[in-house]
Amino acid sequence: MVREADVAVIGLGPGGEAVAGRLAEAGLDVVGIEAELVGGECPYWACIPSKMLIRAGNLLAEAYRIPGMAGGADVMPDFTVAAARIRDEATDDWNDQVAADRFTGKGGTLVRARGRLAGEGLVEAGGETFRLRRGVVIAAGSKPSVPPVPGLADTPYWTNRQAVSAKQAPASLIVMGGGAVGVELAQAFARFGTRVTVVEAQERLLPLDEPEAGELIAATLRKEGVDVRTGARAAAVAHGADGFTVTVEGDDRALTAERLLVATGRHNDLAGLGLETVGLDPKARSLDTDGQLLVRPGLWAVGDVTGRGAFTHMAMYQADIVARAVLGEPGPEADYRAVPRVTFTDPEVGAVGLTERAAREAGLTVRTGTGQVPASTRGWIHKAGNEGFIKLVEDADRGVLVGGTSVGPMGGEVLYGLTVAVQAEVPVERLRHMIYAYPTFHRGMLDALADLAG
Ligand SMILES: Cc1cc2nc3c(=O)[nH]c(=O)nc-3n(C[C@H](O)[C@H](O)[C@H](O)COP(=O)(O)OP(=O)(O)OC[C@H]3O[C@@H](n4cnc5c(N)ncnc54)[C@H](O)[C@@H]3O)c2cc1C
Ligand SMILES: NC(=O)c1ccc[n+]([C@@H]2O[C@H](COP(=O)([O-])OP(=O)(O)OC[C@H]3O[C@@H](n4cnc5c(N)ncnc54)[C@H](O)[C@@H]3O)[C@@H](O)[C@H]2O)c1
Repeated sequence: MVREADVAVIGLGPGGEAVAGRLAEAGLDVVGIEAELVGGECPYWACIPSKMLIRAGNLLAEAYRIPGMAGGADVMPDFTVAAARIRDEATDDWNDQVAADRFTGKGGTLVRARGRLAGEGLVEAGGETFRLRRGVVIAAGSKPSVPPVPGLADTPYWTNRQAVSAKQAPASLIVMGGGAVGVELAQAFARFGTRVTVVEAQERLLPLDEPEAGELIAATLRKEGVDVRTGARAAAVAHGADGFTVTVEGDDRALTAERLLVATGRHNDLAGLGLETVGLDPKARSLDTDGQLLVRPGLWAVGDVTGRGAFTHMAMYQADIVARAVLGEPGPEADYRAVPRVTFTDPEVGAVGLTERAAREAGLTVRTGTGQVPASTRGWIHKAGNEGFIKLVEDADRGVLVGGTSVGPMGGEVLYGLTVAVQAEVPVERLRHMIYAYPTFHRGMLDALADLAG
């Protein structure tokens, strides 16, 4: 039996759920296919629970900043309270009924199964075959990459999933990987009293960001008692009754901890999606898409599978474009010049567009300017926890910003102005002659603009 529908969406994470819901609301016959939980990684194991842990850790950190500024505070960290909030408020104990009802309430058909392409305009899922009149959207997301470190595969290591569903904070934790997942969770656990060691293979934490950002986050983590090892590639892992032992290349001293979190990146798992049935390579790293997110006629992709930045906001941005494309509505094509990203450490690391290094490698005539948060009025008032900076990257030939980084207590919010400037190519001369409210963190822009130099 072949069932007809307008559109099938494979994977209902933030990207797939947004496309499927919007098309169903528009009156199309939409089949949403989800193998795990409707909503995907972000609400159950990634963005939302991790940010709940971070919010809890930040509250503790703020309480410790009270002495010398507002009196005193007795702080009694209790990880179980934050864990209960994740279970009860964020994930409904990892139950997606509300999200499933939201989709079916819009008229969509939910198939709880693994879906795969089965030829031109055909999808198989749950023992059924669907023939799609308008097309198929692949929104299958990504999975943690586990490096081939000897001994690791056979151990009960954590990925982000076990970390955010832990009921208790471990006494000690080794975090392998100092990217966004690693530094966010390292700081959150450390603030609940876990003895944390971060092992990062590159010379700096957050190696994709400006070096100043990685250096500042390393210094901050160290101040909070985290053992940060950079230039330290994990070489071997063992697990026994006493927990984990990790050795890093070029260092004989073994690191030990109760738990090991593997945070060494994510990859798309395209094998199993039946891509070969429509002439595509199932071994590809990501799905190549055009400005309308079209992979080939009648096949769209959104989210992590497109390899354009593994962020929920990217998945949702792309979902909007695909929905418009399927519905034949006009609108702009995908534009990735000003992709914002925020790592929610304290201080937050916000970044948009090109780093200084990427701009130089692109052959641009680069000028950079930096303003330090503690030297700004708001930073000085803020005092404890005021570390940060705003760094601008200008294409000096065109007189516009092509990138910016904003690190600070509200670095992710300050980033908004930088994102608008990069996206809209606001001339630097105009940015210099605007009014910035006093005394805000974003007023630090004036210091960074004054510092712009070749
Ligand atoms: C710890 C952590 C914290 C993060 N924090 C942030 C953050 O603060 N901000 C941010 O923007 N991003 C964050 N991210 C990234 C964000 O979670 C992802 O970019 C986002 O979830 C991607 O959405 P997606 O729709 O592409 O895929 P996913 O959320 O991965 O969803 C894909 C869905 O497809 C399903 N699926 C896969 N294959 C099939 C199949 N064959 N058939 C049926 N179903 C299938 C999966 O079960 C899954 O539910 C974080 C990631 C991690 C790991
Ligand atoms: N706030 C956010 O928006 C947010 C938060 C978390 C994750 N994410 C998304 O999830 C994706 C995955 O995050 P991630 O932190 O896992 O990946 P990542 O690629 O950002 O960082 C992984 C780090 O692990 C290091 N590494 C790799 N192998 C290693 C080894 N053997 N030993 C030591 N270090 C090793 C790498 O050098 C790298 O710095 C990110 O790309 C990001 O887009 C976003």
